[in-house]
Amino acid sequence: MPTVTFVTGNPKKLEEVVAILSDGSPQSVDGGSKVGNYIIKNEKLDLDEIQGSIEEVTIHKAKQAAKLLGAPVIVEDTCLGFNALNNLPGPYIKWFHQKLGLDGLNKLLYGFEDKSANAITTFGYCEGPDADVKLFQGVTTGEIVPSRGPQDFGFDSIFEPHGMGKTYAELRGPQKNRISHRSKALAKLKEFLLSQ
Ligand SMILES: O=c1nc[nH]c2c1ncn2[C@H]1C[C@H](O)[C@@H](COP(=O)(O)OP(=O)(O)OP(=O)(O)O)O1
Ligand SMILES: [Mg+2]
Repeated sequence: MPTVTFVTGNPKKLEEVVAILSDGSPQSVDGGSKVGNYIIKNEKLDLDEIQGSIEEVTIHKAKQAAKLLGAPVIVEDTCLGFNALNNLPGPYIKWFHQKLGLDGLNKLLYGFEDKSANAITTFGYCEGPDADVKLFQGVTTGEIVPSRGPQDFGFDSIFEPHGMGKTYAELRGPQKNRISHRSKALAKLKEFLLSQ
């Protein structure tokens, strides 16, 4: 069975990826999870994240991961762009979150009526050290709101996807996974993997 390694230092991403790819009932095999014909494994490496567009960041992560492991890899980069700020913080959301906190992220938008934002995940698949990177992207639009729900996964508690009336943190689990940026991107990646 072909094996693909999802390289991420973030256990919450891994949890969602496994749940989504396996339609909610993950099957453990051989130190990984069975998805169709594939075994998805995990390596916790912190990859370099360059400055640039989310596509450039993801391509760089995927190439670095494929070089380090010498095997087929999946990586992803997630960004959160505020429309009032021309899509900043974008790929730098992790650092903005770390330095400003969830309240600080809200404060960035105090002067603007428009609180809308896009959550975007871009997966990169790279078959090996010399292969090109294929990208699969998913976007969910919503509003930035004061924190509601568990604060254990990034910006989940301040992002309210449009039409849901709840933050990602309040929707956590299958409800989030049905509509999330990550699941939309993963649907495309899954289709690609299953067509191989
Ligand atoms: O669904 C999500 N809901 C809320 N927050 C999220 C989500 N997905 C990523 N996040 C956070 C984690 C990190 O603060 C930033 C993305 O940065 P990003 O570099 O992609 O993630 P990371 O460094 O944690 O893991 P990785 O080792 O895969 O790069 O947004
Ligand atoms: Mg990262």
